[in-house]
Amino acid sequence: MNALIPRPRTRPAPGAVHVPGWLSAEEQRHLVRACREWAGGPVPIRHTRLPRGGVMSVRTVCLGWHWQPYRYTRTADDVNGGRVAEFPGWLGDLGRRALADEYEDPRAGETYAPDTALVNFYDGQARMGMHQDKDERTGDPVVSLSIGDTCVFRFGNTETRGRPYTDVELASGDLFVFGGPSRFAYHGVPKVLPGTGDPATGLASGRLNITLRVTGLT
Ligand SMILES: O=C(O)CCC(=O)C(=O)O
Ligand SMILES: [Fe+2]
Repeated sequence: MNALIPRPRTRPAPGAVHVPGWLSAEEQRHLVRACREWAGGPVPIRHTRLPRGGVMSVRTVCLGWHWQPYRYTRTADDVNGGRVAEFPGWLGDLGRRALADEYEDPRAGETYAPDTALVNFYDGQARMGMHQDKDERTGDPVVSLSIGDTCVFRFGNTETRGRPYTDVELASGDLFVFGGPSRFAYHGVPKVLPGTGDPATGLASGRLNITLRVTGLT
């Protein structure tokens, strides 16, 4: 249904681009299969615990580097002590292609070398508060891919959690990149819209989000 209504590419802030319908149906199915495998381990997907005792409503599994609030480590000391799965080469290729398409310049992504991915699963109730992605030591862009149920993605400014911000609907297959002056902008997911995803992706319900990042760590 929604596919009948073309959704144009938008730039909610300088350095931030939303490219609707970027992933093909086959790429979405492939990513769902891969996420299902990563969710099983070596470090199983889990609700991240926050330092002050809270628990995030999304479930997360990491590749390459393990993220826990508020640092990256090689082993998942807050889960099972295991080493996270390798960051696969094909996911880096996808990230480079995302930047090339985002900038509409085939060379733009050439030097982009993401070394970590956070895979987030949202059920109908899950959300994510406004935050900055700032535990990376580089200013390289974050590439975000969405599959499954549509969500409201709130993209703000670098100064405060509040306004000005723009609410963007991220649907299955959408690409969102934030870099440059928007790299450290606050963003969050106030709402997932249950029942909006297509089960043909392999995801019967809920939303997957995969963000690719460059940690700058060795
Ligand atoms: O789910 C999303 O679209 C955003 C996820 C996010 O901001 C994060 O993992 O840091
Ligand atoms: Fe984030």
